[in-house]
Amino acid sequence: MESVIVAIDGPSGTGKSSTSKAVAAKLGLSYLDTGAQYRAITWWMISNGVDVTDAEAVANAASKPVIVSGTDPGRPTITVDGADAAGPIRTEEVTSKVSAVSAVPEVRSLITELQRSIARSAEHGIVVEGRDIGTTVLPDADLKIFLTASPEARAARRSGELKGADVHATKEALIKRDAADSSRKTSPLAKAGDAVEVDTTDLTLDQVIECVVTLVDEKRTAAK
Ligand SMILES: Nc1ncnc2c1ncn2[C@@H]1O[C@H](COP(=O)(O)OP(=O)(O)OP(=O)(O)O)[C@@H](O)[C@H]1O
Ligand SMILES: Nc1ccn([C@H]2C[C@H](O)[C@@H](COP(=O)(O)O)O2)c(=O)n1
Repeated sequence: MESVIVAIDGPSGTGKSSTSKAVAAKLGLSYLDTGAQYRAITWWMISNGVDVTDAEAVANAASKPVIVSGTDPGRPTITVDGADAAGPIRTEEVTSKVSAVSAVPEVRSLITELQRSIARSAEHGIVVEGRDIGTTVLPDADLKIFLTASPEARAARRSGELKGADVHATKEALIKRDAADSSRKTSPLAKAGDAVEVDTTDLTLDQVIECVVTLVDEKRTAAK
């Protein structure tokens, strides 16, 4: 297998970004954070006064922002209309509104096409992480992984990142976002039938990375 496409999906805080970046770097692959793209379009909607609870308004504006993702796993970037969006897309306001924007079918169809074109142009292959990569964006991916972890473990990880954040409130926010992402009509958060599920609750990040690298190696060996 010359080039390899790896899809990594799962709920918030299961370790998708950390794992995907490290696996891509180790294997010389490109890396795409699709959550960052949904965050970027959400940031644009907020910045341009679009009411994110109005699905029709969001749909009408969806094609306006130009979102560009840099796919170097050592230095992933994201710009909106040429402006660096890496910081602004991580605010609490964007996090609380991204599920509403990403549920709008017109948004999903535009972003899905962008993701497929990035994956197609990755010369050596790519690790793409998100919620619907294995089910919808890249159903023919060579390897599909679905990461899980207990809500307690995920909240503890996130609170560690957001120094001083209340673990209980963080857990409730994670559960609420996962429920919204899993229950939307268009390509919800879901495990593909042929995905390998990895429960990361009691694994270190290094163990998860090693596990995914081994699964990629096995696929490559089997394809020879
Ligand atoms: N197996 C692990 N053990 C301990 N901490 C971990 C593990 N995996 C990831 N982390 C930490 O948990 C936090 C969340 O990880 P990460 O951002 O990779 O998750 P994610 O699934 O991409 O989340 P989101 O979907 O919300 O972007 C990070 O601080 C990361 O370092
Ligand atoms: N393939 C994807 C990726 C992300 N989303 C939505 C749902 C998430 O709550 C949000 C932010 O993702 P994160 O940065 O936390 O990974 O984006 C989606 O619908 N589909």
